[in-house]
Amino acid sequence: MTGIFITFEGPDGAGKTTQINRLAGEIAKLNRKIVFTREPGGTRISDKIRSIILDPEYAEMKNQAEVLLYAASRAQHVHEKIIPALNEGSIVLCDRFIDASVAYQAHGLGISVDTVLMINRFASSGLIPTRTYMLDIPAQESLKRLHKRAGGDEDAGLDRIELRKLEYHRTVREAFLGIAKEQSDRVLLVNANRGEEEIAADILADFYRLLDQQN
Ligand SMILES: Nc1ncnc2c1ncn2[C@@H]1O[C@H](COP(=O)(O)OP(=O)(O)O)[C@@H](O)[C@H]1O
Ligand SMILES: Cc1cn([C@H]2C[C@H](O)[C@@H](COP(=O)(O)OP(=O)(O)O)O2)c(=O)[nH]c1=O
Repeated sequence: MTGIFITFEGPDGAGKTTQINRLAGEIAKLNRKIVFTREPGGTRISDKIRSIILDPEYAEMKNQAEVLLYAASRAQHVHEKIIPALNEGSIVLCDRFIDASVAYQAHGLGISVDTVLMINRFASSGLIPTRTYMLDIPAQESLKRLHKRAGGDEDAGLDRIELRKLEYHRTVREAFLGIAKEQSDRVLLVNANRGEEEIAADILADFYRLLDQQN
């Protein structure tokens, strides 16, 4: 594989989409092929699964089903889209990957991390990102951003996961911090409770270092 696989992680509303768009804009100047994608989703089948997972209508969804649906969406995405793109030399920017399942499903729902990792290693054939930008922000701040994005209405437009209680989102944030600490070779922890420009500057500086190492 000659491409570079970059993932963005962090709580809902941390600013991942905003920062991916900015980095994509910079990469566009480099004359490199770029693929821009997200989880859950990214392929026809994965998007169908996404619509089931995130629909607040399915409040009865069992934890085991939730883990497996995220992994099923990922399996299709990795094999249909990400691996072929990396094989063609593309830089793949992906909004969320396995770290999200470890944080939201294992830590968030109280499922063993080993079980979630085992299922996801199978789903992704062991694919590991080259670099992960972990956008860190207190749960209360990120949820405020989401409410603002939704137009100020308390729960309007929030998905099944975003609607979970503040305590759940605090656990998820702590889990992300733990992943960043344990896997500091792969994961760059970025303080996302700052202006867009400052965050983007940190990511871009690291990205250019990464490119230098690859060349
Ligand atoms: N650094 C920032 N400071 C304040 N608001 C931000 C910042 N980055 C993004 N936002 C706003 O917060 C909301 C969530 O950002 P978004 O990029 O969609 O986050 P995510 O993809 O992580 O859910 C959007 O309305 C966005 O414009
Ligand atoms: C990829 C993934 C996402 N999620 C959750 C995080 C989000 O709440 C939701 C959808 O992710 P996302 O599309 O990132 O939502 P947004 O851009 O609105 O922040 O799915 C998991 O719980 N596990 C996973 O493995």
